[in-house]
Parts: sequence; C-alpha cells; structure tokens
Amino acid sequence: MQIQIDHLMPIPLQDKFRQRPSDIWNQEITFKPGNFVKIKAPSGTGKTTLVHYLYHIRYDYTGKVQVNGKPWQAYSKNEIAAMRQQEVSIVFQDLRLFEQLSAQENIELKRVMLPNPYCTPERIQEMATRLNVTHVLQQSSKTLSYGERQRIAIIRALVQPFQWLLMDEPFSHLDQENAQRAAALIADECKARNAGFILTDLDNDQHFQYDVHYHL
Ligand SMILES: Nc1ncnc2c1ncn2[C@@H]1O[C@H](COP(=O)(O)OP(=O)(O)OP(=O)(O)O)[C@@H](O)[C@H]1O
Repeated sequence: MQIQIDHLMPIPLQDKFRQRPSDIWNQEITFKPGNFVKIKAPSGTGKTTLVHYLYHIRYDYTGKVQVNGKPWQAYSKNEIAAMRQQEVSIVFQDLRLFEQLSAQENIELKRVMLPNPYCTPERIQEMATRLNVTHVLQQSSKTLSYGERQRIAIIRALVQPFQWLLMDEPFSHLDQENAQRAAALIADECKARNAGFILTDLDNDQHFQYDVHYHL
C-alpha cells in the first residue's frame, strides 16, 4: 500500500500553518513502503489532525491523501473498511478502547474481524506477556490505568495484517522500560510483515531506528 500526501493543508488551520515552515503541510511526500517514519512536532501543531487524515476519519483539508495512487475519496466505504482490516492499522492518541468490554475482548474483537484471523489467541498471550499486561486481560477496560490501556491498544493494533501502522504518540503514558518493550514488539511485528509505520511524537526519541524524520 502506497501512501502519498500532496499539498495537504487543514482548512481550519491554513492561515496559521502557512506562516511557518513544515516538512509535511503543503508538501508532496511519498511514504516509502516498509520505512519507519517519525514525525515530530510540539503540542497543538496538528499531529492528531494529520493521523486522522491519513486514516481517513477526518476530511477538512485541501490537497490530497493518495492511497495506491488514488485519493481516499475515490474509494467506496466497503473498500475503505477492507483496507482498514488488511492494509492499515492504527494506535489512536485517545486509545479508543470499548469501555464496556474487557481488555482481552477489545483485542479479540479486532482479531476475529477477518474470517481467517492473522493471529492466534496464543500469540495475543505472548504479546501481553512481552508488554506486562497478562494480569489485566480479564479486567474491564474502564478500570485500566492509561499505561495499561495504551499497551492493550498497541496489541489490538498488532493483531491484524497491515502494511502501514499509524501511531499517534503511542508511548505517552509509558515509562521508559515499558516504552522500550512496546517499541521492540512493534518493530518485530512490522518486520514480520515487511510493513512500515508513521509515528508522531513531541520529542526526539531512540525507541526505533527510524528511516526518516520529519518536522511537522
Ligand atoms: N476541527 C477543528 N477546527 C479548528 N481547529 C482545530 C480543529 N481540530 C483541531 N484544531 C486545532 O488544531 C491544532 C492542532 O490540533 P491537533 O490535535 O492535531 O494537535 P496535536 O499536535 O496532535 O496536539 P497534542 O500534541 O497536544 O496532542 C490545535 O490548535 C487544535 O486546537
């Protein structure tokens, strides 16, 4: 799956954003398949806005987000749903777990979305062990700490196939050791699929060996 942006600019923010340099806004970029991409920006400069444009859940922009050479708008709802099941996955900044479900049910819901699930239940246990969250799997997600929720949201994003993983400040609630464990799991899962990721964050970090850095 190829993702390109072409002179993308958020309509509500265009006056503000046109006045400062950006590697992303109003530029033409092709994200190279398999690359580990970091997009760094201070708070309030549009990281979440960009991730929502790339996942096509927000559309108030000028310019284009092109997927396999066509703008998102050219795809039907069914085609977009299929791409979100098989080609692009996401860790939202606000995590978006279903609060009425347990941590495990949140992950399982995503796992069984495909007739032939990408991951076995045993694989989920292995991921939970790596991220130190096996003890909360049966717990209602509304009672989880933010750091636990973040790790469950990461596992949920990893149980599906994908060529691109979008992550919006994915380690914001994790201490250094847990962030490093999560990063190692994400890197392994991306490499197993020959997939790339686009990660936004506030600061420089050494969680991954990034192929490309952009300043938003
Ligand atoms: N629909 C909208 N209409 C107008 N302004 C908006 C809208 N959505 C977001 N903004 C503004 O756009 C800016 C960028 O918001 P966004 O959430 O993308 O930033 P961010 O870089 O992810 O911030 P943070 O690091 O604090 O999460 C903010 O100033 C926000 O108030």
